[in-house]
Amino acid sequence: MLEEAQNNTAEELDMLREVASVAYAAASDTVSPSTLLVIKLYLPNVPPQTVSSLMTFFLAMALHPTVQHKAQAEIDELLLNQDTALPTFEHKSLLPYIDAISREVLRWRPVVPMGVPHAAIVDDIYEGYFIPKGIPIIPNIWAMTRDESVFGPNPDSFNPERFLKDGSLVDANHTSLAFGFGPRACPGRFFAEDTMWLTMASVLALFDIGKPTITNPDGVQVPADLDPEYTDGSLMRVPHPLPFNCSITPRSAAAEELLEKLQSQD
Ligand code: HEM
Repeated sequence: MLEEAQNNTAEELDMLREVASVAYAAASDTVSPSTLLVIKLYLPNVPPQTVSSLMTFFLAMALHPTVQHKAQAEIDELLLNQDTALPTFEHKSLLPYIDAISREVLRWRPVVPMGVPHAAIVDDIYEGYFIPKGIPIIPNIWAMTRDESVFGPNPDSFNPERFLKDGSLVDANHTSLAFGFGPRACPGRFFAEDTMWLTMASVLALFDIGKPTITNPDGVQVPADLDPEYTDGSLMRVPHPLPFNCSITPRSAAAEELLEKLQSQD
């Protein structure tokens, strides 16, 4: 890319710099420190650039062990007859439940809940409302992701099954509302979705994620409550869950061995 850039004019280079800085800002605002730590330590093959959605993923897994175990069972069954220890993109179509989790993470806690304002380019009438040319339009992505006629009942609960029918994804070409709309929809969505998928599949193959434990008055270790608040997600803001504790432990001796091997390659 650098070699190609050397052939560009100064004007083109300025434009490339602007594109790179906008993409960096759009992507880095969503980086989650805890996820980065796990990725840096254990998953050197995943790009160290990921999204705040991955923090929500860790939270959802800690809160929903049944979902987590179902995803791990799908991965284990697949890897049983493969000569690779971790899922790869080649396995994507064979692991629909991971896709369903990724879709549900983006729906349950959309990263930009009030989207990015657009403007009407012509006068329009929508459901009896006159929308004058040039008026700002704010897409309420939060409300859209709570539409029971589209996503089924209990939209506030985390349930990847809403994207599945008989074990298969209901819509193979699904595009999450979380990425916005029209010609200015997020250009990083394919990168973000792939990063999320690979990170989720790798993390679930290697780790158990759970609630933190506390010692109760009888001296017994019990799971603590886990209900972190999110930061402000009003207009154009990217909400994150506030820092929360969860346990992230290797799933088996084999997983631990693989992690050590991966770390020594770093
Ligand atoms: C889960 C991850 C992400 C989500 C949910 C997300 C969501 C969004 C949304 C809602 C918009 C506004 C779209 C609209 O105007 O309707 C947007 C714009 C944008 N995103 Fe993302 N994004 C994510 C990750 C990324 C990544 C990883 C990159 C770059 C590598 C990126 C680059 C951009 C850029 C450059 C824009 C501005 C596009 C334009 O105005 O033409 N995004 N994103």
